[in-house]
Amino acid sequence: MSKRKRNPLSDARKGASTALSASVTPDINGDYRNIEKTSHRKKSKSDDLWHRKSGAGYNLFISYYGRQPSGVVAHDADFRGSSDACFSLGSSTRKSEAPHARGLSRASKKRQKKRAKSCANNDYSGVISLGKACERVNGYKLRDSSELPENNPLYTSHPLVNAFISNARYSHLYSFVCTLSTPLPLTFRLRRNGPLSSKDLEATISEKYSQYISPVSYDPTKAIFQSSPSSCLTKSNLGDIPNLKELIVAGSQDGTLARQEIGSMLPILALHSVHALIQGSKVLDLCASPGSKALQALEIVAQDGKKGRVIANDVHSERLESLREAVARSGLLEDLTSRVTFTNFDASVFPPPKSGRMFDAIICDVPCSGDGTIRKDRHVLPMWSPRIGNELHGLQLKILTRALELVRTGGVICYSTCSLNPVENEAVVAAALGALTRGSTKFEVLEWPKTLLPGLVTRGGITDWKVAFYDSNKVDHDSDDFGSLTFCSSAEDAEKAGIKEVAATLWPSIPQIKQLHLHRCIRLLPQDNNTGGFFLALIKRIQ
Ligand SMILES: C[S@@+](CC[C@H](N)C(=O)[O-])C[C@H]1O[C@@H](n2cnc3c(N)ncnc32)[C@H](O)[C@@H]1O
Repeated sequence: MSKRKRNPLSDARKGASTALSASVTPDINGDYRNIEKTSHRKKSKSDDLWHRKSGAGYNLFISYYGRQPSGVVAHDADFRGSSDACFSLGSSTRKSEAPHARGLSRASKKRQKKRAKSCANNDYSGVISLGKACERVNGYKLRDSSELPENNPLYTSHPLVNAFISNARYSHLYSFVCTLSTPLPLTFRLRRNGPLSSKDLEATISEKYSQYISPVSYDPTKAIFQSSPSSCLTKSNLGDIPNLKELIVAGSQDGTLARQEIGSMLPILALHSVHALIQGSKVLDLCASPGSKALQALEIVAQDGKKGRVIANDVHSERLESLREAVARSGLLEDLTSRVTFTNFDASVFPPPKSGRMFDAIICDVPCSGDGTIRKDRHVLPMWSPRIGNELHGLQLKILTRALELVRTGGVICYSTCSLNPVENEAVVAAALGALTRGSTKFEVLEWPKTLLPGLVTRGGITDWKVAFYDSNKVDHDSDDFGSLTFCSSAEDAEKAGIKEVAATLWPSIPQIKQLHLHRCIRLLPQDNNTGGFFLALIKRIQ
């Protein structure tokens, strides 16, 4: 009997958060002991439930990212263009949320309905005009505007849109929110060097399905496919198009294609492009399950009978098992799959190779809050709180620090997350590199290889961000009051506000931050290329 399908990313977060609070000690086998955790369990479970049902996560997400400076999820032009958004949202700032808010508890929906009724005109025009603006922002085309609101995926009853409307002063988040409230398009990449030719598949897609899915314009190799915005084709409605699902499933089973998001493809494409991951390379994937990047790396390093190797590691033995299964199911030939070694270590203490030969390339795709995946995983946002990123920061830093120790001179690490939260991204890179600048080893953040995907809109990393805390104990669960975030400007400031055991590295405070070239990191914003959110940094060991 096949097991129930798992959601790898929510599992990742689960796995990681177990590994986090200050009292947790990871051992070499990845077991975590946390005595304090047990005593807190009961209380936090009911807290979590309230948090999820009340819609607190959506509101916290909006007010956290809304307070971040330009460069985090919105840009100067978004700040400047926000008056237009304010205008169209004006009539909705009275919390006249649409009635079918998905993802909220029955009680919350009832409260919303009541509020909407009490509004003089029961006016949803602001909501609808946001929908129309989404149409404009993302290039979506409605065949007939009477399709709004119920039958269109852009229907703005999305709880995130409601939270955005309630927090009208963050109107610069406009295009960010519009994109996040629509489902993630379907993407895959062809395996041109797979066991079978992909030519027949390419021909069938271009003859019969090109109105639904086609190669992205910024990939000169035409191997990356994405569904068109007008088709609204996603993983979940793929079966509605006759035979297309069968074609794609068959392609992933026989190794002709790999289902993977655009952001997730970038680390290996970039490592390859800077010549760190080539045929014959020895690659370590520190946090490998469910294995999309490990497989993508394998296709390159073991190509044409080359003796490259991928060491695929994951701390969770169960997830390591599903990684093994994914490799076996990939459709790749045994010549390739036999070049994978599976290991089960906590990445932050991964042992150096016995041979003494360090790694040519390291994939450091760490456990993260996953807030870049909210277009495909509806469980992320209802539970969102800055606590998740703040707590993961420590583990992420330990894992990146270990990667810096395991890469050979001249080798490259790709640090990545599917989150846009700076405390999980630039803060980790800055802290890891900042701690090393006085030692004998030298590292450099590399420029994004510009010729790789010309036309893909990427944003640079940042050196300025804000850090916030949220105390769910201070919230009145019976009212609509979600409580507010406490923004602190430093660890001392946080301590004064009563927040304990906070890492100073959460803040952009290291003196040499400007010399670290964090602007060379890559932020993939959902609204720029109709993708999920992603962050990556290529870090080369110079000596
Ligand atoms: C974001 S996922 C990795 C996704 C993967 N790279 C891919 O492309 O399919 C993070 C993974 O890290 C694993 N993980 C969490 N804590 C870890 C640790 N301390 N050491 C190693 N792996 C860890 C989780 O089990 C999860 O599989």
